[in-house]
Amino acid sequence: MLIPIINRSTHPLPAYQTAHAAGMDVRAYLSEPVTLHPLQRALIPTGLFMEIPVGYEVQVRPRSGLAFKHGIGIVNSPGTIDADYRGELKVLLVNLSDEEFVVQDGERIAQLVVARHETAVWQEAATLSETTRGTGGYGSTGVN
Ligand SMILES: O=c1ccn([C@H]2C[C@H](O)[C@@H](COP(=O)(O)OP(=O)(O)OP(=O)(O)O)O2)c(=O)[nH]1
Repeated sequence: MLIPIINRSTHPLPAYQTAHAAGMDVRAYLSEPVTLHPLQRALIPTGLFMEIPVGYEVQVRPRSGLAFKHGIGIVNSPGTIDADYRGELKVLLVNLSDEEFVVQDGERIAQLVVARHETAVWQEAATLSETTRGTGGYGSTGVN
């Protein structure tokens, strides 16, 4: 599918790194590096503006390498980019490690997954159908 995008950064567009990857790596667009101290968060700009087709969303997900090596996550993971959003795509990084981490301009900070979604309408009801699970949850079937 084609998605119109404006790239105001100096970096390449988000890109799949392998033939069948689900996520496109997206890069930070920074005038200077951003230091994240332990448990600190920062909204990192990308310089990207997109026009997602109606019926689709873009999910902003963490990169496992950054998470594993440096404890870098995304606060609102997965971030949701709506089809009617015309602002800059930003990534809300958080440093979950006990060491500072410096985000560099051009660094691949997250991955974008384009996904279909339904637009649902609630149908108010007095009762719901019965199931084996019923109201059980939160480990009701055991945790092992
Ligand atoms: O990680 C994110 C999440 C959101 N957005 C942008 C695109 C999205 O369409 C818009 C609104 O996001 P969301 O609905 O998650 O924010 P909200 O807190 O509900 O704010 P709003 O009242 O603006 O909807 O912000 C980003 O750039 N990055």
